[in-house]
Amino acid sequence: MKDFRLYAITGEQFHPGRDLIDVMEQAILGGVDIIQLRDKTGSRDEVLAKAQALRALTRKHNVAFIVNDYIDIAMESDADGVHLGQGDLSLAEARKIVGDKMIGISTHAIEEALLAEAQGADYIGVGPVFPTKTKVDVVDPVTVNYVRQVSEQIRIPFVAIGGIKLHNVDEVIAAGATRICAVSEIVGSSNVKETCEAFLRKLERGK
Ligand SMILES: Cc1ncc(COP(=O)(O)OP(=O)(O)O)c(N)n1
Ligand SMILES: Cc1nc(C(=O)O)sc1CCOP(=O)(O)O
Ligand SMILES: [Mg+2]
Repeated sequence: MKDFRLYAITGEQFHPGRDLIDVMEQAILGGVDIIQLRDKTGSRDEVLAKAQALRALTRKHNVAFIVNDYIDIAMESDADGVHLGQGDLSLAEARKIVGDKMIGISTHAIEEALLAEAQGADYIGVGPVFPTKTKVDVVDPVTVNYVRQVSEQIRIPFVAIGGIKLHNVDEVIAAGATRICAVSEIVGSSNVKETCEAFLRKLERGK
């Protein structure tokens, strides 16, 4: 698996009037090295069409591409992997379908993180670190304490997510995160490329 530092997830509600592919290309030009398609409202055909367009974009720029929720669309679009939540298909079942493609698992407590690692997840999501309105069915914030716990106990790559903004990312990095994921702060920015560059400068400084 190619490593990553800055992970952007789509969120079209945050950029009305701006094209999905243009926004995500700005993120890539700003240094994002992994993109996830997260579409909770479109029909399957609509999500597939977006996945195919994002696959073409990410391939052009040699950036990893992940599909949230839809393992079948991840396969059909030849994504690099799928991201699954705690209530989704089990890791063992998912592995049978995706083979050596990446599987990312959301975790909200150290027991979930240890289990995902033991079951062969390629990376885990660690969140929500801060309150977020982007995810409707979100659990209470896990705080930077959970980020610290994961950084001390987990060996596979982990990415911090949830309410992460330029103004609070330093706290997340100080707790041990070396990979950051954001939706609204990146795709809702009036200058997506500059916002990504600013995140990366902070990640560099935190090394
Ligand atoms: C990188 C990353 N981490 C966590 C999530 C959340 O996934 P999930 O728990 O399946 O919730 P939804 O995104 O489907 O609402 C994620 N998508 N990406
Ligand atoms: C999609 C998602 N998953 C989370 C988790 O904790 O698993 S938090 C989240 C939303 C992140 O959006 P924003 O950067 O706009 O807060
Ligand atoms: Mg999901």
